[in-house]
Amino acid sequence: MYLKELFIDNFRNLKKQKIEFSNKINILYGKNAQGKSNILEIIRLLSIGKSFRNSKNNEMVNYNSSYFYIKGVFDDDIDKKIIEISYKKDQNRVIRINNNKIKYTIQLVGNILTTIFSPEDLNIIKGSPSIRRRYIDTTISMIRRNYLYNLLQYNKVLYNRNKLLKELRFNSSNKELLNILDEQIVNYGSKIILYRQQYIKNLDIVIKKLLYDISGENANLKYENNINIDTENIIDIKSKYLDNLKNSQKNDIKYCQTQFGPHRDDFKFNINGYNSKIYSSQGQQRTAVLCLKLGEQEIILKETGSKPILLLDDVMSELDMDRQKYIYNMIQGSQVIITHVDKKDIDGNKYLHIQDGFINEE
Ligand SMILES: Nc1ncnc2c1ncn2[C@@H]1O[C@H](COP(=O)(O)OP(=O)(O)OP(=O)(O)O)[C@@H](O)[C@H]1O
Repeated sequence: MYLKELFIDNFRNLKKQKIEFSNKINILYGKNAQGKSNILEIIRLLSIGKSFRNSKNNEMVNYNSSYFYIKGVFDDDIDKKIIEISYKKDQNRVIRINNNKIKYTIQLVGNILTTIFSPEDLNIIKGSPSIRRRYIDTTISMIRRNYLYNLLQYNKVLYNRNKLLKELRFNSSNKELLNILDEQIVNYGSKIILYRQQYIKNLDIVIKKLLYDISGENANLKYENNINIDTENIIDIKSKYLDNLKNSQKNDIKYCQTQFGPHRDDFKFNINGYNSKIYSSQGQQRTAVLCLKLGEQEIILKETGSKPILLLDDVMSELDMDRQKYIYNMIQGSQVIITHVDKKDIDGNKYLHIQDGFINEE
């Protein structure tokens, strides 16, 4: 599905307007602070219901207003989807798909597939494990419908388990409840581990080729679960996971924290055998993120049969000419929206100039 039209009202600095896009390469250009990234933020919001800057709804409402409304019309040869999000300050956000109000954001995820690549994504390599977990969780949620549900349930049970651990520290009478929660947490958590392992394994295959083509280096991606399981057999995962939880109950109560489970997992991106987070240069780390994003595109296409819309937020200027050319070759055939300060040096099918929150087509 590609984005055909966008309607915007009171979203950040953007003026009320309708924007039409090409189903190929769109160059959205303009000086700093004109609203380029805000447009990509809207598209990602319509895709996964969350801001890629982690902003709250209140923060995305125009300073002088009390609401925002955004609508995307998406199309392909067979189908058409209209996604609308309206938000009034201090009220619940309303999401509609083809005019039908949905109850939970989880129902939105997977309808419109997008991949976003922005300068902050360097933190996927450089940052903490929680950033890497969030990154893979978002992508897997788009391609596996029940994944997000499992994740939300897991977090709920984890919260309840940690709360109970605190109580048990002073009163050990409720040990039975801990055993019940352990069974529940293993049920949800095992699926998360399995899906993440499978995703990283598939991504590893794709990324090996990408990195070798770009820089002649060897990539290796490895999912690291703190239960130390290296199997895709869900029964084995569950049994080892449960053993770990049971064995650590005493310690967990002492520290009032659940020590084992996917909320503590991570993945490593190794280049030529060395952890990129620690040993790579800034340029190598940028290339690593580029591989993650292009690899993500390939996996989404393989798993769903559709190419995601690619949102490139001001990343071209940070890459050398060879890497820029490589991206151009890879993105042909996808719908791409590239933000850039200047129009020069970028070949596109449609140019959109933005100034003070308003777009002029050329
Ligand atoms: N809630 C809001 N209401 C009004 N304006 C806002 C709001 N939130 C952010 N802005 C403003 O929107 C403007 C455009 O931001 P945006 O990040 O889209 O810029 P940009 O064109 O991508 O710039 P750059 O090239 O510097 O990254 C900024 O000046 C910012 O202060």
